Amino acid sequence: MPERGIFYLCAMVKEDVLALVDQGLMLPLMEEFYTIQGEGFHKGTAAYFIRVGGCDVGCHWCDVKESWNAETHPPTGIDHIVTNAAKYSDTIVITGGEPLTWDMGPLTDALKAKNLKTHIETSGAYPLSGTWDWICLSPKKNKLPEGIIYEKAHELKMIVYNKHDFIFAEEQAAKTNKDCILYLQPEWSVRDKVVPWIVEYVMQNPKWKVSLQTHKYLNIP
Ligand SMILES: C[S@@+](CC[C@H](N)C(=O)[O-])C[C@H]1O[C@@H](n2cnc3c(N)ncnc32)[C@H](O)[C@@H]1O
Ligand SMILES: Nc1nc2[nH]cc(C(=O)O)c2c(=O)[nH]1
Ligand code: SF4
Ligand SMILES: [Mg+2]
Repeated sequence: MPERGIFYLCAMVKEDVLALVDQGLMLPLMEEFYTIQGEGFHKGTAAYFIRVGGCDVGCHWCDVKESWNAETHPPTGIDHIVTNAAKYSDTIVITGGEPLTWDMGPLTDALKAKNLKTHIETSGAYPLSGTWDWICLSPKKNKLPEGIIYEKAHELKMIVYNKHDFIFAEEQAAKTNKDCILYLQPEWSVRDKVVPWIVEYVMQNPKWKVSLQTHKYLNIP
């Protein structure tokens, strides 16, 4: 029966796609855009962003909750992602969602093969995979980072939503390497309240720097 044949074909294709996602050869792609890095050390620098779907960390203030369900984002071959990204910039920021949900090895190998710089925005909730020129670690209380990412992170970007977040920020900073650059970034919805706290804290504790989501002030992606 032809219907039966099509059913088996679809089932096989879906399994194959899941296997490729499992190997990091395909990734659920939510969006990609050329913009200015708005946050942290590289703020103000043009970069191509690749937003990979899938995150189960569950930050209640997350500004990209549409990314969470990986099934709503089409599995996309990494060759396609890389060929496109290379047209725009020599610096590629991989974000999400939580990119370390997936094996970042194949994607970053393919980006490096084209001499592109690889940057990641991650909560560190899952083991570090991939080869990175820049790691921005932004730990979350719900699902703490584990392992070598504290040694590898170039910047630590702690989000401040309430006063306890300063204590959490210090706990996380104590786990990082000595060269890691430390940032406090206001949670966007409460920025008017927390910015004065952050300013005062940074003046009292100058090992920290302020990071703002400057792209939101510039009205760019
Ligand atoms: C959307 S997350 C994706 C990458 C990864 N899941 C993570 O949390 O690092 C990108 C960056 O935005 C920050 N972020 C998310 N929602 C925010 C908000 N409402 N205000 C300020 N920063 C936020 C995160 O802490 C992270 O540094
Ligand atoms: N311009 C711009 N800069 C960013 N830096 C980190 C972002 C992210 O969502 O990971 C982001 C973003 O979404 N847009
Ligand atoms: S870890 Fe990142 S993507 Fe996931 S909920 Fe938190 S801020 Fe959003
Ligand atoms: Mg963002």
